[in-house]
Amino acid sequence: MAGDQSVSYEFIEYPDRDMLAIDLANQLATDLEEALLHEDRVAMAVPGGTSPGPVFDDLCNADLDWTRVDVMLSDERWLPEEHERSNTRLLRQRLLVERAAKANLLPMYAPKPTPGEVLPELESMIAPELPLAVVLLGMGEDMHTASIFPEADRLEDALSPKAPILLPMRAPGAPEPRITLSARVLDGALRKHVLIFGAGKRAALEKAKGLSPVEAPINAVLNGAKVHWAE
Ligand SMILES: O=C(O)[C@H](O)[C@@H](O)[C@H](O)[C@H](O)COP(=O)(O)O
Repeated sequence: MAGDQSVSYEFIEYPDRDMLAIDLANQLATDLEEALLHEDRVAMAVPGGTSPGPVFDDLCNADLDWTRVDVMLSDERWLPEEHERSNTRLLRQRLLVERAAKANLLPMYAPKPTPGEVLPELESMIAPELPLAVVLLGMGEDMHTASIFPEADRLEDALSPKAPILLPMRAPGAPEPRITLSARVLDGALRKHVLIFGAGKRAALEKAKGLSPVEAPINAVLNGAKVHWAE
């Protein structure tokens, strides 16, 4: 285990990205199977961005009862689904296919100019799913996770123990408006995984040790997590 007194996590290093993707997909499938033994329906949140595609390519073939799985994003870029930066688009193309096509997608986007007006509706679909059975998160070299960025406009709200389920978010590091699950929802997941690739992100994770969640938002969700890393 690594981390300072308040944040303790397991760091798993893989020989390469392919091995990581296969092994992490297996672990997520096992997590879901285990959760399905105890619940009628289980919810999993996953990130967008560039890292998780290969994990989705393996996970989508997992032999489990996907009809009882609700899938949602950890965060979304407020862009139409057709946009190449849409995380929903990534999910539909890489995760919600093959066997996983039977899973239910809980939307994190609606075609409105800003997230504010549809937030209550999106939240009302997520609320009955909490706590999340499984969460997979990404991280940026600036130590953001989901769309909880250092210097984001709603950073303190997103990190608050009383945070709402979802927050609209704008940040210098994010080219478009975002919507994100709050840290308390992500951190409250029963099984937590973080996926990071490359020396820069490994160094960023090291740098996060001892920093506050305001400086390093990843620290708000790391406790008890498994961090999966490959060069
Ligand atoms: O929509 C997003 O951008 C995310 O969900 C975000 O939190 C992502 O996980 C990290 O920025 C890492 O992104 P990469 O995997 O592209 O490096």
